Amino acid sequence: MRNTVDSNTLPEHFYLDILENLFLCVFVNDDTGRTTYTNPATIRHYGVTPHYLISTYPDWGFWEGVVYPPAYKQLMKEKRTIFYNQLNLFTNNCHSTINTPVLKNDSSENVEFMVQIIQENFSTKDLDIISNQTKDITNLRIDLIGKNHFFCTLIKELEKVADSDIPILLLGESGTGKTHIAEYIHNYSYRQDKPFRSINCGAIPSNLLESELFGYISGSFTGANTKGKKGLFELAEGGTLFLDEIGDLPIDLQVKILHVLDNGKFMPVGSTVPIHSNVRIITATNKDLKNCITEKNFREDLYWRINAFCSVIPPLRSRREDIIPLAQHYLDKHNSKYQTNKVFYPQTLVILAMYHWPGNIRELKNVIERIYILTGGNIIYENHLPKEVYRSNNKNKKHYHKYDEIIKQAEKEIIISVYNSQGTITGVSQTLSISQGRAYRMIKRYCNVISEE
Ligand SMILES: Nc1ncnc2c1ncn2[C@@H]1O[C@H](COP(=O)(O)OP(=O)(O)OP(=O)(O)O)[C@@H](O)[C@H]1O
Repeated sequence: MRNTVDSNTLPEHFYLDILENLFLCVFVNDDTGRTTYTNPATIRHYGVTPHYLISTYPDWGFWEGVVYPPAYKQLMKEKRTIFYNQLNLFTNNCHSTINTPVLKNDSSENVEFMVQIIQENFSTKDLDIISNQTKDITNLRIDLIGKNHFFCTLIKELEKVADSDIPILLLGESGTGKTHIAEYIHNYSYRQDKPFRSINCGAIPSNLLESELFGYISGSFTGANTKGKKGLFELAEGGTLFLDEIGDLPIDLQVKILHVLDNGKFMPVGSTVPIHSNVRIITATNKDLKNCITEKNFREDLYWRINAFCSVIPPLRSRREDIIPLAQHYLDKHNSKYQTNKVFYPQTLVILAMYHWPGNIRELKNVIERIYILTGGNIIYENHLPKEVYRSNNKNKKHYHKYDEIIKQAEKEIIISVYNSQGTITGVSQTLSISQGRAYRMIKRYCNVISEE
């Protein structure tokens, strides 16, 4: 027996609810191409609410340089349903798109409006990443925003080693999220209920660093607290100690850290009694440690000890698809903290996504905070952006359409950074899951030196 529903009995909002909850993105455009309706799936696809897109045209404003190719002109001409793949230039994702014309109910057969349905293409692997990401974000106390494939793979690898005690070395430019990721690893590990402590080895005078790390006993030096003081190794007992800017650690303290890693014991300043330590060590630097070793500023034995597992965190400009979600995330945080409803004007997001972010996520976070405060109304326009971001727009725009160049630049940055950390063709080939031949060719193309293996 057929299951039938009498559509006349269903209230209007029933259809609207379906549209508004679809995973697919739906656009309705009038015969001039102007968008008259779109559903909230735009937030997932393009990082903006429908509100931004109503009344925009497919070939200017927000859409300029965002998707390729536009298809409505062909549809107006041919007046038939068109199936095509469209490239989202922000995310490099391919969208399967179906564009259907609805013809006027008269003899003219002109197009009255068109309905476009857009679906992002997922591979099984991507779906797995998405479901796991959701699980991670809800389970853990850390908001780790990122959908870039390389970044997600890196996080998955770190999750696998999180529960072991092996030391992890995080490399990457300043502001890429090394401290944030160290905290994420801690929260993902069995040590999550124990303390997470961190210290920037480059920011503390070397004469104070030893007592910060290992503590001191009473009367060990002039000006010291008479009761003595616990150091970070003791305060982090059972948990994780994150040593940021490890490349700036004075050489005498490098010996002491190596000793704790090898023997699980340390000695507070002024004491002769060793204290047992059960702490997971995560280190980070944006320095080239191999270079520091050559210049005799870093001990090679410590390098190998902390480098049991190494990850290179990519700069934000190499994972552009993360820019809009991060910007939206920080804006949402301010909105919920101050109970406001500020939104980005579409072109503002385009400029944010195109900027090169030398200060990485830290810079993006600061920019969002600043424009949030300085914007009086509810809409954040492009001219609210700081000058350096706003002005870079025209310069970048010229290059933005050169898709191949962007891809080549991203490839170059990845190869250089992985080669710098791995140092060998095999290392690059294994890290990036590419053949040794391909790794060899790319290292030869992008790095000046090819190491003999
Ligand atoms: N994936 C992410 N999702 C959300 N916020 C992030 C993410 N990565 C970093 N952040 C935020 O960006 C800011 C900078 O990150 P973080 O301090 O971890 O960078 P860093 O690489 O350790 O910098 P530095 O080398 O200068 O110490 C922090 O406020 C952090 O919370």
